[in-house]
Amino acid sequence: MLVISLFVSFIVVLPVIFLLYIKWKHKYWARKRVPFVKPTSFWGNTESPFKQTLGLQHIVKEAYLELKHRRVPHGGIYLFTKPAYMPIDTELIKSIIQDSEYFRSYGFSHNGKKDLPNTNLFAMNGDPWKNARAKLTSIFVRNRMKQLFDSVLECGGPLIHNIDSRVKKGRSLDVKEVMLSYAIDVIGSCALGLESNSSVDSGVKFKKYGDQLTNTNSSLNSFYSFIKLVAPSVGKLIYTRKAPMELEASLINIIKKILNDRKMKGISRNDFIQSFIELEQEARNNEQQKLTMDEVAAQAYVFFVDGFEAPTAAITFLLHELAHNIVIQDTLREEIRAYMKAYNDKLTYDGIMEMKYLDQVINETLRKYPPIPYFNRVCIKPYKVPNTDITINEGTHVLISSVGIQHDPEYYPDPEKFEPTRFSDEEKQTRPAVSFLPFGEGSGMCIGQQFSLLEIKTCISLLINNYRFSPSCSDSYNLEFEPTSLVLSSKKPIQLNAMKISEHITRMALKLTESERTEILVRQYSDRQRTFDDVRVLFDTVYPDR
Ligand code: HEM
Repeated sequence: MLVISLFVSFIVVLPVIFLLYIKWKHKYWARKRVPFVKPTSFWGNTESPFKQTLGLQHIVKEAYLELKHRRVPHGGIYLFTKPAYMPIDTELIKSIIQDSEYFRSYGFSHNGKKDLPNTNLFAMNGDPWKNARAKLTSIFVRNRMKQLFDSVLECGGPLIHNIDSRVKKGRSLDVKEVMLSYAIDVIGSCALGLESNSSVDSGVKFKKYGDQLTNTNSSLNSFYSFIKLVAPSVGKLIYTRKAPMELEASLINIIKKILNDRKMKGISRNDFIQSFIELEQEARNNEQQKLTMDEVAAQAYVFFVDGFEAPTAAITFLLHELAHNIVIQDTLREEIRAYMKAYNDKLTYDGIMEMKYLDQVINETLRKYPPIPYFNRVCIKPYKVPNTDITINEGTHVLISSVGIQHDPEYYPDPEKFEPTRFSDEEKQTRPAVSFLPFGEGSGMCIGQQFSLLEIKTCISLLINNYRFSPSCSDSYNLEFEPTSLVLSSKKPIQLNAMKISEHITRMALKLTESERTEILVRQYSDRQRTFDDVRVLFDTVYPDR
């Protein structure tokens, strides 16, 4: 009897103690007298990892906007029971980003013994991270972007072919799907030195690796990432992979094979693998600690697996906006064509780098839809918040809400409006530098920034020069985002219509009579079911001087 009553009281008391403990944990910021966003449930400010409807990007955005609205310089939120600090004041954001003495990049905890591919920048901490970062940064400097331009441009061939074949069949484009193929080709070509659209390793299509990788971005992985974020010590025990074991092993083997082949045959190519080889040789000559084959393979692997999702997201959202903003699309096309004309009717590296409006359109896309909506730092020694008597403790997690800052009406009035001129030289000067952080900032800043910009600029110039994009009937302007995806992604596929612009038709149309133009229009219209926007696009093509 006694045992039963002890057991019953244990069953009743234990959950109560647990709930009281959670409540106490959720008072952390109140005890520190730091303003905070009220936890909404047992899970703190986050949602249950078993049932996510909004996603962390939404929570981090709303937390920033709420704290900003309350005019406080900083605040706290709870990732389950883990307190996270969020700077709001731009000076404070700047010091946290710059003060590497107090804050360092937050590497996801990883299972050091088992996770070979996780021994990469995202996963490393401390000195190993610093060393690897210095080596890898030099790769991006070495591979001057100009040298990579031809490889990136080459990948445009299969992209145009892919879109053309869909357009011919009268199908709208699932933009993310199409852009993913392109981005996988680009990173495969530039990171691993594979020819675009190529077959490698016993006839297995390389692109399939990428397709499989995106399909493995499962909710289980998202659950694991949640655990690694809220409880790093438990996270260390979890072995997460971006890819199934066989796929990971195949990729690592391919990378090692490429490295060996190159070294043995003395092949040289303009890509990251080449830089890895040079770096290794240089280290050997200087008797420094060289990168091991496993380290090289791990870094090349991470460039590949992490190097295509964010650029795909950026290009997809950009095309979505251009399809809904025809005037912006036309202005951009004019600029692209003007620069092509100035460079012998060619798309050149210098040309795309000089295009100012293109730059503005890309920045506005990265502002409205930051592919990585927030980034992290961790406090490594007690930090007294300037002008307050508050100290951030060692180990505290710091969240920089790029998505919140980039939707702050103080810096970007009417933030949901897509307005590229916000990024004109004059407008930029009216805002603090940290009001735009799509690639992060400071010592942990994105290593692939220049490469991504090259890729996005080349792709958009090619596409806008060749097609007019308009929304399909199923595409709505306001997007909802996938809650479990770490990279910003639309919940519903973005479906656009693309119409090939033939310079030839346009030129011809100028010489046609009114009735001949109308005849072309009617003929093309009756081809297949078209939406009103399709007709408008067609009309603009046939009547360019309208
Ligand atoms: C539009 C495309 C991209 C966006 C918006 C983006 C954004 C970011 C952000 C916000 C961070 C965290 C920065 C910080 O903590 O301050 C980051 C880190 C990183 N990114 Fe990117 N990224 C993009 C493309 C790429 C590509 C193509 C690569 C590789 C080829 C890459 C490799 C990395 C690496 C290795 C890190 C970790 C750096 C470190 O911890 O030292 N990124 N990225």
